[in-house]
Amino acid sequence: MTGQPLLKVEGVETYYGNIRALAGVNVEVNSGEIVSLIGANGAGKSTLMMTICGSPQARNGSVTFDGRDITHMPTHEIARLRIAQSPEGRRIFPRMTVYENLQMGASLDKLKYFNEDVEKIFTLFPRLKERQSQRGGTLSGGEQQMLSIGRALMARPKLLLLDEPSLGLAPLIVKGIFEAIKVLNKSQGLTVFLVEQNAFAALKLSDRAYVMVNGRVTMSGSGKELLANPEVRSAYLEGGHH
Ligand SMILES: Nc1ncnc2c1ncn2[C@@H]1O[C@H](COP(=O)(O)OP(=O)(O)OP(=O)(O)O)[C@@H](O)[C@H]1O
Repeated sequence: MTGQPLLKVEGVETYYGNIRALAGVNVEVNSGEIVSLIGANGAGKSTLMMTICGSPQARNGSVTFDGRDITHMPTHEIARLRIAQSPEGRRIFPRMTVYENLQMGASLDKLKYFNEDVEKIFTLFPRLKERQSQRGGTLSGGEQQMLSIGRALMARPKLLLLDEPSLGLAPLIVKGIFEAIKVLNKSQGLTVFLVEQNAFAALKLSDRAYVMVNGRVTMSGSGKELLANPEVRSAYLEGGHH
């Protein structure tokens, strides 16, 4: 598969009933990259992430992962290809402990790596180790985000999808989480596709990025290029917290 992107989204249109949320989206993520998708509220970012995971499915266009057409594959089969997601709102299990939440993320065929993988996550996020017996619902927002990412990592993903990891978190916490993502990418070569409203943090972290407006990609470039782009600056960066 050399030369092929790990993830290729081509001409994707996704509908909610009669409402077209994605109007022909093209996005590529190469192996080893951190790529982000930025855009305002309601632009369609979460819909793209969910379409990649197979629910809702694209009505037109295609999604290819690792050379396979996954456009019409059921969600559990897509997950088995090792696409893992930390969804919007984190969706941890609030009544389960941190440790149990991590157990839920481990896929059955990876159980022999369980202890090793949990230790890696505890090294990445020491706060989770300290709180491993605490219920998920009692964690702070930042810790819940760490847990959501940790749970996704338990599946040993080839592609990690992150939907708004910075949502509602203080800048310092966001910085810590984004640094952890960078460490994963650098040390393990983990490929990351990130959806963010916090354009500044996302662009700084990313190798490449796409800008989405009303269900379409309107701009793309390296993180650096987009950070310097006047249109991006006035629409997404000015008045932001940086
Ligand atoms: N379940 C749904 N039913 C109907 N319309 C929906 C549904 N989910 C999203 N939409 C609509 O699809 C469009 C794209 O929404 P989406 O959540 O993908 O945007 P977003 O860029 O992720 O925004 P946000 O950052 O607010 O989550 C919006 O117009 C939204 O109202």
